[in-house]
Amino acid sequence: MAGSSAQSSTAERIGYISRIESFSTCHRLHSIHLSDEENKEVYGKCNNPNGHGHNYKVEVTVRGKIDAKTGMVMNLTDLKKCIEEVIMIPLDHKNLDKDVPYFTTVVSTTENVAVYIWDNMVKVLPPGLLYEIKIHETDKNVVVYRGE
Ligand SMILES: Nc1nc2c(c(=O)[nH]1)N=C([C@H](O)[C@H](O)COP(=O)(O)OP(=O)(O)OP(=O)(O)O)CN2
Ligand SMILES: [Zn+2]
Repeated sequence: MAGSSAQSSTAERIGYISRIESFSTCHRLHSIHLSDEENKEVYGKCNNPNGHGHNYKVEVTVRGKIDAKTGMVMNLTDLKKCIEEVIMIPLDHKNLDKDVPYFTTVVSTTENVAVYIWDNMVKVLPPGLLYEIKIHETDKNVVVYRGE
């Protein structure tokens, strides 16, 4: 029958919604757990003492019930505010290693940038909603972190 489905219209449905933002930073890949020689060996050109820059694209995805009354998993306007607070204000146009205390001891790989964003995003989002942080470091390098 036209319009019928396995789930009735009153059943709970789960949606995934994402917001994408871009931010620019500079950094240097250099681990305090490695010697200078090992850092050069592991990170190569990315260990350049004066750093290098990226225009990152980050996708923040939340997963949850599509509210029957509002039709939303969460209001994207609220997600935008969270991204501003957690990503744009602390990271955009910053030197990751020098301006963000977290990266004083943690090497600023994109994996660790994703963990940093996850750990701070869960603090401002409703419990259990954050699903994924995806960062495009370059057009070719993409990192996904799901809090595992
Ligand atoms: N596992 C990781 N590996 C690397 C990271 C990282 O964050 N995690 N980061 C870097 C460098 O910081 C840098 O991003 C690499 O840049 P680059 O090699 O220039 O990027 P592309 O591969 O996209 O550039 P092409 O030279 O055009 O291929 C290195 N590794
Ligand atoms: Zn880099």
